[in-house]
Amino acid sequence: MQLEVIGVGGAGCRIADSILDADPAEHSFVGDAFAFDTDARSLRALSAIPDDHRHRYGGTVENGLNGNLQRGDSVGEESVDELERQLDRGQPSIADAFLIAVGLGGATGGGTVPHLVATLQTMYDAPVYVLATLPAERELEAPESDDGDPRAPNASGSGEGGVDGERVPPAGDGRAETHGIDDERVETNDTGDERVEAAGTVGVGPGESTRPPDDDPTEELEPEPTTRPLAEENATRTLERLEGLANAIVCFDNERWLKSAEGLLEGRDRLNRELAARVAAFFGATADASDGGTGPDAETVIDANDVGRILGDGTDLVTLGYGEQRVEAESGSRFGLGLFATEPSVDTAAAVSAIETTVGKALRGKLTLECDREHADRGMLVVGGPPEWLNRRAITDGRKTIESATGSVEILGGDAPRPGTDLVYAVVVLAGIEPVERLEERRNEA
Ligand SMILES: Nc1nc2c(ncn2[C@@H]2O[C@H](COP(=O)(O)OP(=O)(O)OP(=O)(O)O)[C@@H](O)[C@H]2O)c(=O)[nH]1
Repeated sequence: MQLEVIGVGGAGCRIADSILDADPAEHSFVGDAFAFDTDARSLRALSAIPDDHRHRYGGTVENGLNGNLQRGDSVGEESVDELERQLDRGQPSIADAFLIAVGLGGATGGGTVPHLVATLQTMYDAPVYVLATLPAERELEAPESDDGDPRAPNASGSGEGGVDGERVPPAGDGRAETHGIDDERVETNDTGDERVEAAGTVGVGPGESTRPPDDDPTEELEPEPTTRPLAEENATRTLERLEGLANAIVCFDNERWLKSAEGLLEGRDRLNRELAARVAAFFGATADASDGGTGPDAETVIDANDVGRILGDGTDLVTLGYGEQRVEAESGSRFGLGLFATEPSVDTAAAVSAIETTVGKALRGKLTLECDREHADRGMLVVGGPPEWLNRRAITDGRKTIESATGSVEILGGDAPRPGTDLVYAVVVLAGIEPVERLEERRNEA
């Protein structure tokens, strides 16, 4: 299965970037990855998405829309055709599905994504899934700093005054620190202020630039806001607008994944890696040998139809669980069937136990969005790892465990043999999980 991954807005672009980074070379599931944002600095800070797949839009908007969803909606509506045309730089017509990443609390992503989803649904047959982060409570209001100023740069607890969320170590020794992105230099002086120097055009095609036309490279850059008072309200409204448009919405709850004293700016790279690892474990299992991947075929292959069946097309909410366990890989499997290959000889009890443990972690551990397991209408279990550890009976039992935890009979199971690795992992996908307490509270308040 091949996905067109599209990030919109700051969070969406960073998450799309992390997904491309996590895309396994031998079982690649990302057809193309794109980043669309009104904020040129955010786009320049990405690392994996190629320059010509990054696109700044929104005319004269600089540094994002700062949570103004109404404005985001207008900009999104005006720009959606321009964004859709950008996709022609890739191969959207052969994609099995679209995955659009967005931070629901923002205005750029929240305003644009409903328009983009609606457009893709009319232009392509493939399902359009949204991967959405829910805002953290700590974003809504900054705790007062020592001097009583709630707007102090460290109010998010990040300990960093980085511009645009880029982490910039304080340069206390008087030397300017630089961290470059392509032809851009970001300099940090003693006080931690940043300037972008001589940034060139990030390659978005002739005559186009991720830099706003009137952007003065010597101008002081405003720090990214550490609070977003409208984030929850925006999230509720954007979820409502996606209803009936997106085939399904895979959710990630920032509040639950940040550590207790951690600010979003500080923790978001880690969160993005965690989310990307789960997405890659799930969709990577669909990129089997027959799909261009390499290595042994899965015994039970998961394909785009299975994913479509489980995620559905009724804008159901979806959550992902993940568990892993390190095991001793066979030298034969690590190096393929070479001169020194040996017959796999994994103890059955050890293999069964590894699968039971990882399935238990994936089902009972921290989900991307916490929910009552019994509420799930449908689900999927993928168990991956070194082929000799993938005990068929244990995988079937794992699927039955999920059936009894959810009460659903629509649980699919699949395996993903990964020679050369020493991790047995399980991904549990639960779909149709509403009512979700976290969202019901906000809806009632709204
Ligand atoms: N997991 C995760 N969440 C993020 C990240 N950045 C921002 N968020 C969340 O996403 C929400 C929206 O932030 P952005 O994506 O930066 O906003 P935007 O869509 O660019 O919109 P504007 O900044 O208002 O123009 C925030 O309220 C956070 O909850 C990130 O890198 N990872």
